[in-house]
Amino acid sequence: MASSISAGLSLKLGPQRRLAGKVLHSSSSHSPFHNPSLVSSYPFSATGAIHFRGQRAARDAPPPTAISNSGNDVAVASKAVGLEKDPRELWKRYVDWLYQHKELGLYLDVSRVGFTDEFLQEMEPRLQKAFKDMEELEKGAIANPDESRMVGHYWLRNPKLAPKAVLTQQIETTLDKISEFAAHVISGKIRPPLKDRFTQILSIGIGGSALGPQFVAEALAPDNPPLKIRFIDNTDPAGIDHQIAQLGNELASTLVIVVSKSGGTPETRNGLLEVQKAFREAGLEFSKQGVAITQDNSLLDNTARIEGWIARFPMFDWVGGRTSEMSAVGLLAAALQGINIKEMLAGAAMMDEANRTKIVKNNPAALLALCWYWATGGVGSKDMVVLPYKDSLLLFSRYLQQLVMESLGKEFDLDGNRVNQGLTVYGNKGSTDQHAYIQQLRDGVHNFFATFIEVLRDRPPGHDWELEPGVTSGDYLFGFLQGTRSALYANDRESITVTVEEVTPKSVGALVALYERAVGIYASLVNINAYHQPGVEAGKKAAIEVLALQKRVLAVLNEASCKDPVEPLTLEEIADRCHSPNDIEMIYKIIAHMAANDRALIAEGSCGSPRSVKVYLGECNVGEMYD
Ligand SMILES: O=P(O)(O)OC[C@H]1O[C@](O)(CO)[C@@H](O)[C@@H]1O
Repeated sequence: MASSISAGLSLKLGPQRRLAGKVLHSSSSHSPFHNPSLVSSYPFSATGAIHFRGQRAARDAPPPTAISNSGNDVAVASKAVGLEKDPRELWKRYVDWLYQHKELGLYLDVSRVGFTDEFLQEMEPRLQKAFKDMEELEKGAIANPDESRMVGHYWLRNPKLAPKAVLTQQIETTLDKISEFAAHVISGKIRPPLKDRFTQILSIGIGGSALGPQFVAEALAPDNPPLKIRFIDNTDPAGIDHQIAQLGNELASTLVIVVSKSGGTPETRNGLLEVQKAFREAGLEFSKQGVAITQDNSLLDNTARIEGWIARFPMFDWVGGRTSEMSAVGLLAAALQGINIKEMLAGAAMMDEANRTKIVKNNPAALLALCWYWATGGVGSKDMVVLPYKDSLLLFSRYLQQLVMESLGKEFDLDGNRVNQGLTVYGNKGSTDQHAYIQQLRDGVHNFFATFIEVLRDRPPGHDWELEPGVTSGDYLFGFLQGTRSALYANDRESITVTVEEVTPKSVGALVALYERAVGIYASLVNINAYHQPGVEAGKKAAIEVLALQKRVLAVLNEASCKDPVEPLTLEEIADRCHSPNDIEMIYKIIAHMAANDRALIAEGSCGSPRSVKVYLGECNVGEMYD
C-alpha cells in the first residue's frame, strides 16, 4: 500500500490540469477571458462553461444568461488550480477538512477534491442562500413551485417540524399504523386466508416507489427475515412471470404491496393486473393479501378501498417519490423484514440536524454540494461515480441515480432560462468494479469524479479470521479502496469518501438524509427546482401515443381481414388507412413486435426488407373495437 501511495504522489499533473493552470483568475487582466481570440485554446469558455479538450465539450454550452445565473464564474476562477500533491500538505488538508458525526459514526473526507479558499469564499454567499432556502422549505414553503407543492420529506423523521399540527399527526399516526401492522403480520395475527402467516412480500412499484425499498432491503434485511421481499418494478412480462414463478406455492402466503404515489403509473398498474391474474389462476383471493400505499383518493386507493384490500397506507402529497424512503413506501417494507425503522428515522433525523448548521465546514450536505459544484463546474460537466466498498450497499448508486438525476436533470432554471442542468450518477461496487471499468477511470477519459463509500466494520464481531498472516478478506477490501483512491488522485481524478462504521438502520437512514439534503442544497446553488420531473412526462406521453397507434393499426387490419377474400396490406397501406403516413416506421415496429408475440397477426415477406411485408390478421373479429 505505502509504495503505491508514494508512487502515485510523485506523478506530475496531467496536461489538462496544466492547461487549466494557465487560467489564473477570471478577473485577472492576463486571463484569456479578456482576449476572445484565446478563448478556444483554453479549457474554459468565455461564458464560463468548462471545455475539456477531446471530451464532452461544455455540456451543450448553456447560454450566457443561464451561466451567469448559475454563477459559473465562480467555478472558472477556482478550477484553475491543480490538485495538491505534497504528502504533508495533503495530510494537513485531510485533517483540516475531515468531517465527523460522532454519534452516527459517519465521516466525510473532501480532501481529494481540489477546491480552493478563493472558491469557498466566492461560494459562501450562495451557500448561505441555499441554507435559507432549505430553512424555508422545512418551514413549509412551496418549494416545488411548478406543482404548487410543499416539500416535506424532512418532517417524516421529525414530525414536530411539520408546519401544521394536522401534518404532524398524520405522520405520527401513519408511523404507528405501520409498526402495528408489521408486528401483526409478523406474529401471524394478520394472516392470509389459507396459511398460518405471511412469508413473502411482493412489492409492486417503480422509480421512487421501488428504489428506496430495494436499496434498504439489500443493505439491511437480516439473512432470515420474517418476510422475504421480491420486487416487480417493470412491465416486462417475462420479469413479472419470473417473480411469480419464484414464489411458487408461497403465493398463498405472499403479501402484495402495491406502491404508487399517483396511483396511476402504467407499469405498476400492469404489475398489479398480472399478479391479480396469477392469484385468480391459483384460486386465491387477492384482496385478502393486498396492501396499497398511495395518495388518498387515487385510482389505486379507490380500487383498494372498493375491493376491500387488507390495508391502505397514505403517501403524502408533499413527499416526492424519490424522497419517500422514510414514508410508508420505505418503512412498511423495512418493518416487515424486521428492520428497525425507528433507528432508520433516528439516523436520518440526526443527519438532518447536522445539516442545519450554517457553517459550511461543519455541514456535510453542504460540503458534498460544494464538491459537486467544484468538480462539475456547476454545470454537470463531470459524472459522479459512486463506489460503495460493501456488497450490501450495492444498490446505493442505483438509488442515488434517481435521487440525483431526476432532481437535478432540468432543462430550465427557476428563472426560466434554458440551462440543461444535471449530474450523471452511476456506479456499482468496489472492488468488483476494479475488474470492470476502473481502468478507464484511472487512465481514460477524464469525465468523472468518484465517491467512495467506506464501511469500517468488515464483519460482525467474532467472525473474522486471517487468511494470510495478519491479513483478512476485509483488509483486502480496505486495501483496494485505499489503493484505488490513491491511484485516481495521482492521475488528477478527484474523489470524496464517505465512511460509516457499520451498515446499520441508523447509518443507512443517515446516508439517505445526507444525499437528500445535498441534492436540495446543490439545486439551490444552480437555481433549479429539484422537486418536479417534467421531462419524464414526455416519454410517458409518447408511449401512450404508440399504444394508441397500435390500436388503430389493429382496427385497420381487422377491417381488411374481415373482407372476403382477406386483403393483406402493405405498411404504406396500413399507414395511409391509419391516417398516419409519417408513422410508418413505428407501424413497422408495432407489427414486428406483435408478429413476434403470437398475436394472431400474419406478416408475409421479409422483416429485413419492410417494403416486402404484407400483413393481415389470422382471424377476423367482427365488431371488435380496439379501444
Ligand atoms: O409512485 P408513482 O406515482 O407510481 O411514480 C413512480 C415514479 O415515477 C416518476 O414519477 C417518474 O415517472 C418518479 O418520480 C416516481 O418515483
